[in-house]
Amino acid sequence: MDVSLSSPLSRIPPSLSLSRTPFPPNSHTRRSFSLFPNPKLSTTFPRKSLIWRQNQFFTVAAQHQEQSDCEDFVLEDVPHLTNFLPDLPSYPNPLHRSQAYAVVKDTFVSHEDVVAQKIVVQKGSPRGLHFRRAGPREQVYFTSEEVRACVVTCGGLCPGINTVIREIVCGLSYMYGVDDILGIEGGYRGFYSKNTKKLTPKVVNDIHKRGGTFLQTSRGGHDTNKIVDNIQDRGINQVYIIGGDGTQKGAAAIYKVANYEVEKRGIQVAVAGIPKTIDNDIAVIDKSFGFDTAVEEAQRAINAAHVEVESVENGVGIVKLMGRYSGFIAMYATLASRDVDCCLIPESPFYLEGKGGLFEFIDQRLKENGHMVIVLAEGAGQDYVAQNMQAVNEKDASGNKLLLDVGLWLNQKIKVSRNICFVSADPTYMIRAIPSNASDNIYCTLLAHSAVHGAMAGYTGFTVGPVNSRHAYIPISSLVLRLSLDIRESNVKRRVLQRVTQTTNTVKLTDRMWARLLASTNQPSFLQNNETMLGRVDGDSVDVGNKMMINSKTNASVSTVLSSVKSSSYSSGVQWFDEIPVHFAWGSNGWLDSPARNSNFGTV
Ligand SMILES: Nc1ncnc2c1ncn2[C@@H]1O[C@H](COP(=O)(O)OP(=O)(O)O)[C@@H](O)[C@H]1O
Ligand SMILES: O=P(O)(O)OC[C@H]1O[C@](O)(COP(=O)(O)O)[C@@H](O)[C@@H]1O
Repeated sequence: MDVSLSSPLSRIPPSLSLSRTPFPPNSHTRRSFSLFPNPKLSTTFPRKSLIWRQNQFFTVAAQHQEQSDCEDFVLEDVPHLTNFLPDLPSYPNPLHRSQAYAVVKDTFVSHEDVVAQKIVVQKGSPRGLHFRRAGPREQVYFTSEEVRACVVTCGGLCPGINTVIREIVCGLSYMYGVDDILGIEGGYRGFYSKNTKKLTPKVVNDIHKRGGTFLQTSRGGHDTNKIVDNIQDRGINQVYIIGGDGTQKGAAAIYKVANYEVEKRGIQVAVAGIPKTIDNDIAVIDKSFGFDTAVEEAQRAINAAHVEVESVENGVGIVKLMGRYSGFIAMYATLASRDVDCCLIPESPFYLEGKGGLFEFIDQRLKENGHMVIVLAEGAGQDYVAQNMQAVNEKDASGNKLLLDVGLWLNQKIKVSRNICFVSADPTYMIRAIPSNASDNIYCTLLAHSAVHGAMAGYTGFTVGPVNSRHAYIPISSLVLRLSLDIRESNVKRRVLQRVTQTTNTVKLTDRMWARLLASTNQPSFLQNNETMLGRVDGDSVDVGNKMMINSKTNASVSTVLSSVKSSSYSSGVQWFDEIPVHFAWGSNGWLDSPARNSNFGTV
């Protein structure tokens, strides 16, 4: 079946749906800094210095010499294909003519819409980091006929992968009239070791009802050059990559080779990442898809364990859940269930013997209630287990450390010298192999649509996800250039920031959610004034992004750009450092373009 004929867009005459009216190249980089042209805001935040991190290469943080009473606003922007191909033409978005969006008031997201990373602020707080709001743009950089898209899924399973695949295919087809979509089978290695699968709305119609991934997945096998060669050979110009932190690192590598080396390679390819992990350990975004489904499914296992242990004398149940480095599933399943007496997660070290230890607590609970349920994240107590078991330092094909079986170990430890009836449940794989629930299905649809809109709008090297519940485009990696306070010192510090994969999202013991859990189960915190442990907890809670002071030598080329920027009244564009494009923009009127707040210290 010719899908384009059945899509609403097919009814649009081609000349109207995607005319070849060129949009000024790079126009998005020429916009002035009127991100918030609200006069009230301009008076409230006078003389604010501006930080503009644009594209993958986070631009420079610079401070006005006169201290403003309110700190900087930072936009960490995503790369755009016109950074690499400045003459790329653009076209009116076919959604202009879509029946679905016919009566929508704001079909298109304004170039000036941003999403704040920090939503709870105080009067006088810094404006902080922002990301571009996701959604359709007025102009697109691909015609429907020229798009050749591909979808790949990598890493472990997670409920909802099939829904994301389905919605990418249907979104591209129904919203943008694209009918050339390839499925890459078996993860990254599928790019070069397997044939592709043609994806149409008909082919993917029912896949969201099934768990797993319709395209199959794998670990390891990431050979960036081979993958990019394959993308090039197949004429693929939009790559949708669904996977966890390892996958996103792989996506960053593909994007880098495909786009940085565009002059060598000459490829116009938009790389979009859709974050997937059942562990919910991806930084920046609110929550990963499938997580809610997993927590819901974990309830069944907890409930079964509870029924078993309360039906016998001295019943102890252990339910092991997934969570390699992050205990979110265990924490949320515990909070949701109320049948759990103790939750052990990787972030909270525990001990067995002595005052405040696990054994003391078990004995106390058994005395009080006659039974108990322990929920255990698979990564909990790994150091402890390693001391007691023959530790084999094995890794999986992706280089992830294989975990020791903490459930088995704890089971044996508790049994010693206790007359108990033991129930052990290991639903780890069951909870990730099921189809996604209703709310995850809707979430997956939004993610897929955001990715499609972003790629069609010419963004690349980005990950999609909700930040404070609004969907945003987050750069997968950025080159961070950081200036000293005095620009004349040309003291540039820099490093590559993997925005999405630099840090792992973990349960912060210093946040109130963990305290809620402790209050709910009334279990020991295992901290017991242990200074080392407290130090570790404090350290863990520090935002790694704030710790980025890099010792590198002055970079003359960067200071040259800064000087030239500084001397103009308004400037923006791209400069290349070490073959890496850095976007800059600077207005002599400074923040909000207000003459009253003339800042002669620009930011690139
Ligand atoms: N640092 C990296 N650079 C490039 N590819 C990577 C990197 N880490 C992992 N990958 C690739 O990403 C894929 C999935 O990674 P994995 O860690 O298994 O799962 P997840 O993406 O869910 O964390 C694998 O094919 C792996 O080879
Ligand atoms: O047995 P596998 O497939 O390697 O998966 C085990 C791991 O996968 C996870 O579900 C996380 O996988 P991803 O990082 O790939 O999403 C962990 O919780 C678990 O340790």
